[in-house]
Amino acid sequence: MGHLTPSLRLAAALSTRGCRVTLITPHPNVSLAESNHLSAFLSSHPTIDHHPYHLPPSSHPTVDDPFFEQVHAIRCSLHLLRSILDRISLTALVTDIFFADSITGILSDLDHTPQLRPLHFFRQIPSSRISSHSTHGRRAAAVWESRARIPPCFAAGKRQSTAQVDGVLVNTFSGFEATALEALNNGRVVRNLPPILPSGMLPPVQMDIQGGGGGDEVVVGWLDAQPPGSVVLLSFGSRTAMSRDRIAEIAEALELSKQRFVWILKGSKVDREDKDDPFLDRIRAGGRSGLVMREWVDQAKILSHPAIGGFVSHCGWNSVTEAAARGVPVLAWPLNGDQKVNAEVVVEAGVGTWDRNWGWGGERLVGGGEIVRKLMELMGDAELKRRAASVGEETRRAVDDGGSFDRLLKLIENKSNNSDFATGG
Ligand SMILES: O=c1ccn([C@@H]2O[C@H](COP(=O)(O)OP(=O)(O)O[C@H]3O[C@H](CO)[C@@H](O)[C@H](O)[C@H]3O)[C@@H](O)[C@H]2O)c(=O)[nH]1
Repeated sequence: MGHLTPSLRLAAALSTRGCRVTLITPHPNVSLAESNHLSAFLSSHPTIDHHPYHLPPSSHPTVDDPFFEQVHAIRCSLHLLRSILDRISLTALVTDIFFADSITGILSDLDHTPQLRPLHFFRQIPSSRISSHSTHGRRAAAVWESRARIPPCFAAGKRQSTAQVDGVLVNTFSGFEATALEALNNGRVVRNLPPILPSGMLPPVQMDIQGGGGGDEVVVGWLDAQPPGSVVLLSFGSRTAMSRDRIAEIAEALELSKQRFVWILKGSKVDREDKDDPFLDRIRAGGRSGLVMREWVDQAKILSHPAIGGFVSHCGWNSVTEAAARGVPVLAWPLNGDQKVNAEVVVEAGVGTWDRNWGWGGERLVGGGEIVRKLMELMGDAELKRRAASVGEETRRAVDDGGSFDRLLKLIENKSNNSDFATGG
């Protein structure tokens, strides 16, 4: 979902502005949440063509083995892309970052791809990440550009990707990552990078999800009864499984602090075990100051409720952009992958805090007492609230007409009018 969500947001934004969009995704039988989202999305965007590919039965992904899923997804979608290219004349191709090298390789093998030379790789991660791969364990430097290095898709030996890429599309906007974008585009990070193009933070797509189980209504109904800015939302992404120990410490903190909360709790391991968790039992019995949601609920919608005053987040990039767009202050608790860099962006952009002593990837069990202290800081910091609110306003302006997204469309349009670009098309 972390990658599907922004792809749907981008498809919707392009389609609304008059582009004809073809979407290639795994067949929506991959997971219930993905299936529900894709169905709802496609029925509310009938002009978008959808080409789903089936994963071989043996490769059906599991929460515990996402890498397996990735390899198969790349193979299947490349195969499909080849067949689609035989039938459709494309102006621009936007791919997920994981597909970048493979797709460029395939295109260079095909005769009829000159029209596709300018590729747009869609990155779900912040532009700051583009310069972050150099850190290699080095402590993060104060300035983004001093940590310069290229991401895998631009790495030595794979230069053909760079040569054929027309730009790197990033789900961000210049007001949020001004220093990183400026440094990347001025060649101070890596020379000869293709242009880094901010899309503006892509807004959520309104969808009527069938079979959602009514969780949204439960949460919104409960939030309606809470004072403005009084509730903290805790969510660690669409599939992050947490250890029982960590869940217990967070639960203790929520009980000790008496903080109002909504906790979106995902994960395969705990799902099977939480039946006898005393904290979750007490919450279910009612009378407590919060909700624990195990099912899929619309996080972006919850974040936009006026009762939400803070967000404890693993800092998946979608969560970061959703919080930023709604002006909700973030307590960053990165767990893996790009999330540490995202947490730094949160702090630098002034929309949140991050206690680096909390460690990384579960290396340290953070105690309930420490969590209480940070929760209180998050909910009580007036200056942080003010800064987050002002970033929220700026973020909303960036998707309005004349903002980053329109500048991006103009660029694509100019490219498609260019004769080199149109060759063979
Ligand atoms: O019950 C839920 C759970 C999640 N979400 C949404 O699901 C998305 C989750 O995306 P994200 O916050 O980015 O977290 P992950 O699912 O963990 O995303 C993966 O993909 C991201 C984009 O590449 C990376 O930044 C993360 O590190 C990686 O774990 C967001 O839009 C949430 O609003 C819901 O709406 N309801």
